Amino acid sequence: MNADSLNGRLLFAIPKKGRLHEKCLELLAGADVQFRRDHRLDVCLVKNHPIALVFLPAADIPSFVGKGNVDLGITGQDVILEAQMQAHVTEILKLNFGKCALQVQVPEAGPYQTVDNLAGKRIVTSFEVLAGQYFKPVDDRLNLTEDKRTKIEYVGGSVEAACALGLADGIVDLVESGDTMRAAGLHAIATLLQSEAVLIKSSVPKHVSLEPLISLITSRIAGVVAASRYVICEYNILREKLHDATAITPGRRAPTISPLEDEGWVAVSSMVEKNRVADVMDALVKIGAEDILIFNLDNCRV
Ligand SMILES: Nc1ncnc2c1ncn2[C@@H]1O[C@H](COP(=O)(O)OP(=O)(O)OP(=O)(O)O)[C@@H](O)[C@H]1O
Ligand SMILES: O=P(O)(O)OC[C@H]1O[C@H](OP(=O)(O)OP(=O)(O)O)[C@H](O)[C@@H]1O
Ligand SMILES: [Mg+2]
Repeated sequence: MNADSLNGRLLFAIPKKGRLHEKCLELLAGADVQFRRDHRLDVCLVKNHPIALVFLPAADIPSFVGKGNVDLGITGQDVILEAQMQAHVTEILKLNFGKCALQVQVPEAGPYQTVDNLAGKRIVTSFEVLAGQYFKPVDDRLNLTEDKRTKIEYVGGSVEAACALGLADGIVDLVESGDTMRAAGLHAIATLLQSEAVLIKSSVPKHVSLEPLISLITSRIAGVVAASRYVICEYNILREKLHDATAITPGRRAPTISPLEDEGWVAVSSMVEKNRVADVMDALVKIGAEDILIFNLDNCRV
């Protein structure tokens, strides 16, 4: 491949490793974006669209997209803010994975258990911009003089080890399950932000001609994301209970109602958010629904 072979192609940045990588490959497969990545090459051509995928560290993607070096990208909202690229990139779609919180953490039995106590001490983080923005107003409010202000030091990974190693009094790091934090003997005392993976494009696109392709890819990815968020719930219910039933499963627009041979009954089919499915089934059982079936969706357009 040479630079010419990228001419006219939409450049689409994908995290090359880490927590978002596998999920992105699943999204691309679901959107039928076909490619073969030879020898872990960081740029590869898509076979069935004029697109080239560029595999980059998640933290570098906001700047590449924001500066227009690539047209489209997937990364975390946290690293967009850390790179201070929020004005330069447009969030097109939330992707419903890579969900985590950026939190201030301290040793469980340590001497500093509030943000005010921690201010002026040593913080280690991979998010030095966001940590700096968070502690500046605290330092200001506490009137800490220049030499007494919070010291923020950058490390690229394994942030949770910093307190045990004596490098820090607290850290600012991402938390999902909390396993890493607990295993390191830490707990959270404040939350800076919540984050999830997003599809982004340049706020000032270089090639207007790429917009239709961006829309097509967005719509395909949105379909895959919606399919992972919803299930189909089907059940039979007495016609006279239909009003109660549609209140429980209103669907996205409206549920599909089909007559049954037994005229007193109808079949209902409706999209339900996956994380509500157990509650919905309980409520349906309560009003006398029968034969309740739940189906996963492979793909959809909504
Ligand atoms: N534990 C997690 N759960 C969910 N999302 C996460 C988690 N850790 C990180 N993320 C998200 O993934 C993005 C990339 O972080 P990640 O640590 O996976 O990448 P990396 O540092 O490039 O890779 P690695 O840590 O494997 O070297 C983060 O900016 C955040 O949005
Ligand atoms: O709350 P949890 O589910 O435990 O997830 C949080 C951990 O995930 C990320 O680390 P990662 O695995 O990317 O390792 P790293 O520290 O080397 O970046 C993050 O930096 C936390 O350490
Ligand atoms: Mg990491």
